[in-house]
Parts: sequence; C-alpha cells; structure tokens
Amino acid sequence: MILWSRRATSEDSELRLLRQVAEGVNGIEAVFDRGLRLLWISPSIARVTGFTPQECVEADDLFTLLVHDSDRAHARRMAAQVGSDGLARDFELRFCRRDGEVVWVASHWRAVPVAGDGDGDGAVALQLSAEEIQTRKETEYKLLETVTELRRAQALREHYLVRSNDERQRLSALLNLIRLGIMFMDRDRRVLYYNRAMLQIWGYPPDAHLIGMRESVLQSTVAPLLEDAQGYFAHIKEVLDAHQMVSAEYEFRFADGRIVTDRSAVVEGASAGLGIGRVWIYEDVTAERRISAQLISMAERDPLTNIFNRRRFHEELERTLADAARRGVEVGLLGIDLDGFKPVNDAFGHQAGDEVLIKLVDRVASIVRRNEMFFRIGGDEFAVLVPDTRASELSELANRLCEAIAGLRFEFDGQPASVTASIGIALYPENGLEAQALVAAADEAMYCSKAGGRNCWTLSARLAAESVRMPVSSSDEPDSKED
Ligand SMILES: Nc1nc2c(ncn2[C@@H]2O[C@H](COP(=O)(O)OP(=O)(O)OP(=O)(O)O)[C@@H](O)[C@H]2O)c(=O)[nH]1
Repeated sequence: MILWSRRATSEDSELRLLRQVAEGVNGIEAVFDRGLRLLWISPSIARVTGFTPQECVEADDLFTLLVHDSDRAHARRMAAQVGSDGLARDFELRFCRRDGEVVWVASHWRAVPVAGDGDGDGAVALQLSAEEIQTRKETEYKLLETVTELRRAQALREHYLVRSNDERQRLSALLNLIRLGIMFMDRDRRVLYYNRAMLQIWGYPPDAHLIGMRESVLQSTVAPLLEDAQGYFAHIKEVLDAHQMVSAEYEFRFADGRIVTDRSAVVEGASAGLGIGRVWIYEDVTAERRISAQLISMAERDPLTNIFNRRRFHEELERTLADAARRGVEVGLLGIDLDGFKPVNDAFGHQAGDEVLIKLVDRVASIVRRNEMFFRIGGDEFAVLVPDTRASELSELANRLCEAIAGLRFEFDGQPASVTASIGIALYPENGLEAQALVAAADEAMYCSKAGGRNCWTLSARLAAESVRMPVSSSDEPDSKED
C-alpha cells in the first residue's frame, strides 16, 4: 500500500485500517484535517479527475486544485461546518479534471474523531466519501431540458389555446350579431356551426342543438315550413352535385310569406384542393323585396286610384305590340276622356272629384277582363289595352264602359252629380304599327266622340276610310254611323 499522507509516520492503527478499506472501494475517499488540509486520498481520484493522489496531497489547497470555481466557496464552507459542528453533510459539487472537463460528484462529509492524537482536545479529522455522478447528472440535465422544453411547449400550447378561444369567442359574438344566417356543414354533410340568425330564419328555437345533425334530418325538419320544399331541396342537390365552388344567389319562400335567399361556398382546407365542407349564408330579404315592390308600384301606379299610370301604359303598350307582331294578332286601344268632370270639381271641390275618379276606376276595373289592362294616363284620361282582340269586341267593350260610367250616380252637398266618357278606339295593326301612331289614332277617335256629342265611342278613321262614331246603345252590336 502506498501512503500519500503528510503524517504517515504518526498514523494510528485505526486510520490505517480506514485507509485500507477506503483504497479498496470504487468511490473516492479522502481525509482532511480540521484546517481542510488533505491528509490522504484514495487512488480512485486519479480515475475520476486525472490527478494522482500524490498531486492532490502535495497541492497547497485541494479545493483550488479540484473543485470548480462555482462550487468552491460553498464546498469549503460546508466542509468547515462539518469540522466545527461535527454534523455530517451531503452535497453535490463539480470537480475540474486535468483535461479541463468537469465532472459531477456527490460528496458526503463527516467528522471522524482522531484517537490518540495526543493533544487531548478531542481532535477530529474530516472524512470525505465522494462518488462520480456525471452520468446521472447528465441524465438529470437532459431530463430537466426535456421537462423545460415540454413546459415551454405546454405554455405555448396554452397560450395559443387561449388566443384561439378568444378568437373564437370574438368571431362567434360577431357572427351572432349579424343578420345573415350562417351554417357550416362538414364534408359528410353534418352541421358544424350555425349562428343565431340561422336559427331564426329557419324557425328553430334559440336553444336548438343542431351540431352534428345530418343534412337529410335538417331538411325533414324544415320541409313543412317551406312553400316549395321539393324545389328548394332540388336546388341544394344541384349545388352539391355540381360541386359549385360558389353558388349563385337562390331565392325561396317560406309558407308564412317570408322571402329568403341562400348562397354557399366551398370552405378550402389547409391542403390544397380538398374542401373541408361548405358554408351556407341565408338572408331574409322579405323587407327589401317589399320595399322594392312598393317603389316599383310607386313608380308605375297612380297614387289616387292605384291603377297603372302613364309610364307603365307605355311599357305595356310596347310589350303588347311586340308580342302581337310576333304572334300576328290584333291589339285594341281604348282612349277614355271624361265629360263634365271639371264642373264636378268646380261645384263640389277637388275631393269630390277624387271620389268620382276612385268610384269610376272601381267600376271600370270590374268590367275589364283579366287580360285587359286599365291605365290612368293623367287627369281625367284613361286607357284600356286589349291584347289579341277584334274590332267588334272593342266596340262592345267601349259600349259597356260608356254605359257603366254614365250610370254612376254621385251626391255631393245633397246635390246629384254624374259624368260620362268619350272613347276613341284604335286597332293594331290597322290604325298604326307603332305605339305612338296607335295612341294618336285613339286620341283622334276620342276627340271625334267629344265633337260628336260625348258619352259615345268612335272607331278610328284609320280602321276604315272614315272613323265611326256611335251613340251608346244597350245592344251588343252598336249601330255604326258615319262621322
Ligand atoms: N279631383 C281631381 N281633379 C283632377 C285631377 N286631375 C285633373 N283634375 C281636373 O280634371 C279636370 C280636367 O279638365 P277637363 O278635361 O277640361 O274636364 P271636363 O269637364 O271633363 O272637360 P271635357 O274633357 O271637355 O269634357 C280639370 O279641372 C283638372 O283640374 C285629380 O286627380 N283629381
């Protein structure tokens, strides 16, 4: 056995025995005096650090030689405390190897009484038992790194989860505020998402739960609400079968009269080419349609009598003539101007005149057929457009109108009042091929009626060589009389 002790000669038998045991163990064993001077160290120090036991013993300060800068003060302090209070201590520290590498060791320090020291002060030595734990430390480090990495990933995931939840909440709040109904269907045609407006439009209660519901189930629940369920479902089938990326706006009606439009688009997935489903957007356009119908009505109807006005008259005349030209049929135009209307206004006031106009329109409207159109051209001027007709039918109609108007009885301020009508009849194509020519022919004939005594009708002169003015008779076949 080689001895590296400064006090080898004065060792007692107990210390020798301790050394023998210590040299045989795999770990590092060392003995220090209370001043932390190394007295002895086992050969295993060379295996762990590369420094020989002799180099260690001869070193001025083993702590400076072996212990890493960062651990040195702590190690020294702990060892000194063991020396002073006699309590064993365990701690880990780093040794610096000769080759510059660092190696972790677990150290156990305890005070060992030195028997037979001779000075009688109960002297103690410090025994260090150390074991290399580099592999364990590396594993610990790796574990720590992995745990840190996991924690970081977890924190990041939680951060994104919170962000994505917030995002979803914001989006959901927004989608629930808008008036458009929105529904996402997945690729298997099951409901993935819907907003509040979608429930309202489709007549579901606010707490309805549709997530995961199949399209076919959805359709069966809404079918009774639709005016034409089969037509609507055929539209959906067409959109889906044709894989339309964006479908055109489709208008449909509910049985309760609401008008709704739908549009839909494929929702692109992250991987190109694969749609992950389809979004459907529903809009209740009932109010819009009503307003636009009102605007159209205002633009083409007379506000007092609610029948079509001059503007619509010209549109219908052009359309009817074009249609008649295609089909090779005749079109009749009756120009009607009231007789003696001004005196009613003058005698009983404008309101009385309005009443006459309203009642007269009601009466005439009850006489004209469904395919015949009645217009107020302005003031006390009216027109009836008769598609696909003959002159004889027109004269019959004119006769009935004259009789009906003359038969209207009014009473204002206790006094009776009445009006009559002068009618001019023009026939397409005989009296004019263009709208303007036909109107001029009807006007001309109407003025003939006025000139001929009023309360009568006149066939346009352009129909025959001369226009024909007829007094009103109750017969279906009016007696024609040359103008
Ligand atoms: N109450 C009322 N009167 C109107 C309205 N529009 C036009 N009038 C009046 O209708 C009258 C039309 O005049 P005229 O055609 O000369 O009246 P008329 O007495 O039938 O004369 P003739 O056509 O020659 O028989 C005028 O007094 C206008 O002021 C209306 O919306 N309401």
